[in-house]
Amino acid sequence: MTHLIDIAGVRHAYTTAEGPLPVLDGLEMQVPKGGFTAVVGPSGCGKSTLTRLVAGLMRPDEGTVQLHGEKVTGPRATVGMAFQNPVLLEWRTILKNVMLPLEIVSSKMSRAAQEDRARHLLKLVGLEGFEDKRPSELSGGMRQRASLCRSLVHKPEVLILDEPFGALDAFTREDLWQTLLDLKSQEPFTGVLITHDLRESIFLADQVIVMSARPARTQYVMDIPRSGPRTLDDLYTPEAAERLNILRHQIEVAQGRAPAEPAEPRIDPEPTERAVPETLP
Ligand SMILES: Nc1ncnc2c1ncn2[C@@H]1O[C@H](COP(=O)(O)OP(=O)(O)OP(=O)(O)O)[C@@H](O)[C@H]1O
Repeated sequence: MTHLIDIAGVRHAYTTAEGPLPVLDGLEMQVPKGGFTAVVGPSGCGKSTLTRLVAGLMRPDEGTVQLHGEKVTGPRATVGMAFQNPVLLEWRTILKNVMLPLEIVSSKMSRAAQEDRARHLLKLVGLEGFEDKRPSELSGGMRQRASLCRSLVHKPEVLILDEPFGALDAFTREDLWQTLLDLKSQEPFTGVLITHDLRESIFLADQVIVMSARPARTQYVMDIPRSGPRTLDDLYTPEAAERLNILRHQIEVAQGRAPAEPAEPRIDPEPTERAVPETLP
């Protein structure tokens, strides 16, 4: 099977004043077209470095990073990125911020078509009516919605999301998970999500990759088959608890805090009812 993103045997070290700093040491990752892969791992293991390699912002010392079977040698317009802190330009309206990539990438669309496209995306994420506002007039969650529109406006094939929801409160974050899945069903893309939130990883992704500590290799891969649209209730099933338990264990292994044996199931297969005292003390 040909994968849209294919990372094989990647090794990379940064050059620092103290000498080479090995960051990646045997990274493997395959994402099929339309797939959504989440990458988790200990802090500083090289997750953002991985995104820079996929985006073509740097090349690995060894191994290959391929898109559609072609070696990535530089940045491509077909790759979009969204980050934790959306940098929206205050002197532009929300609509004009979303249209920005179309102005940068030599777009064949007419100005009117560009505007229609931006308005369509803003409507999809619930920002209809906010097109003429300035970024500072929006909440953090709304700014992140606008930023998602901006990263998708030029219809990239691959969307890289580097902790996009990390700075948001829990409720806003869960809202945005749903928004992102809705967007993906309307605007198909192949996604790579960097996150520290294991619940987020199993809710959004169909594959979760756990990276080991730096210098990182691919330590563990979990497939999460999709059967129909996901809802937040899916996170409260015994199956989800088991998945989270396994991933948590893998992170502990990566951090050197647990041996590499399989995680003991921590969920009770037949939950006992909690005794409720008949009379309160
Ligand atoms: N340009 C650079 N030059 C030198 N060292 C770097 C550079 N970029 C990152 N590093 C180092 O490489 C390691 C991996 O960094 P990276 O940002 O890829 O990790 P991360 O897993 O995304 O981190 P976090 O989880 O904390 O966001 C870190 O030790 C970091 O200090």
